[in-house]
Amino acid sequence: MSPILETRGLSRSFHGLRAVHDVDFALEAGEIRALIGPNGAGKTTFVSMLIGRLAADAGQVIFEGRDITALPDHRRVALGMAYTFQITSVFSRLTAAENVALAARRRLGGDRAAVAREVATALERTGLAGQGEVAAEDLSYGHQRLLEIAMGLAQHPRLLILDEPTQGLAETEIAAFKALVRDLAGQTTILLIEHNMAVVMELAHRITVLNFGEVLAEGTPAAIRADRAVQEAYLGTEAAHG
Ligand SMILES: Nc1ncnc2c1ncn2[C@@H]1O[C@H](COP(=O)(O)OP(=O)(O)OP(=O)(O)O)[C@@H](O)[C@H]1O
Repeated sequence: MSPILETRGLSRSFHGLRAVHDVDFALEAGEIRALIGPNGAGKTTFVSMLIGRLAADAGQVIFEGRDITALPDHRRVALGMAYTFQITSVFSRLTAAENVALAARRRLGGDRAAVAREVATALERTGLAGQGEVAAEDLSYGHQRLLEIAMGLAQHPRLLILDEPTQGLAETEIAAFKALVRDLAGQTTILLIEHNMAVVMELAHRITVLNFGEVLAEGTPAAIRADRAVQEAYLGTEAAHG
């Protein structure tokens, strides 16, 4: 099976600091992959190059066999990459349903019935069915983050990139998020950038560990947990105790 997303030799420096260096990465369709690493490891820089928010100094990004390295972010979204929580901007005065409808219209255009169906489905899947008429700014923080996922889902992405999705969520909301990701698995490929190790270990099929801008290790949660180099990289950090 060919990967849905691949990087070859992807690199980016800032004033001589190698934030991401020569990263080869491959994501299989349908998998849930976690990208982890200590603070400053290069996760944000790497993902920013995947989604086209940041230009690479060297290397390639390949999505479904196509070299997208030079494409702007909106073209990548149109190809089927959805990145929460930065591409999908929530309009705080609009209701949850109106926000999801905006995202759905990007894919469905003016077909009102199809947009309404899509809105209902996305709100239902994210557990927000009862909040559709609530202004986004009046939703709890956790529900606002779920709304961003609902907006991502409404675009029917083939690759959903979730950046720190559980940050700031309450335990019950994290449980709901885990159920949602499990429900999505198999239908869409998920790349999860996450600091919460319990969430990573529970959800990911495979984990890629970045450290000092390079891939330190890659493997199943059990293999990563047992990996000496990973343990050392995390030693003394919060994640080591997660
Ligand atoms: N725009 C920038 N200008 C200068 N240095 C940067 C910039 N963006 C990132 N860096 C540096 O690149 C390195 C990697 O940062 P990055 O934010 O990608 O790491 P990260 O793994 O996402 O960290 P965190 O978990 O703290 O979000 C860090 O040393 C950071 O200071």
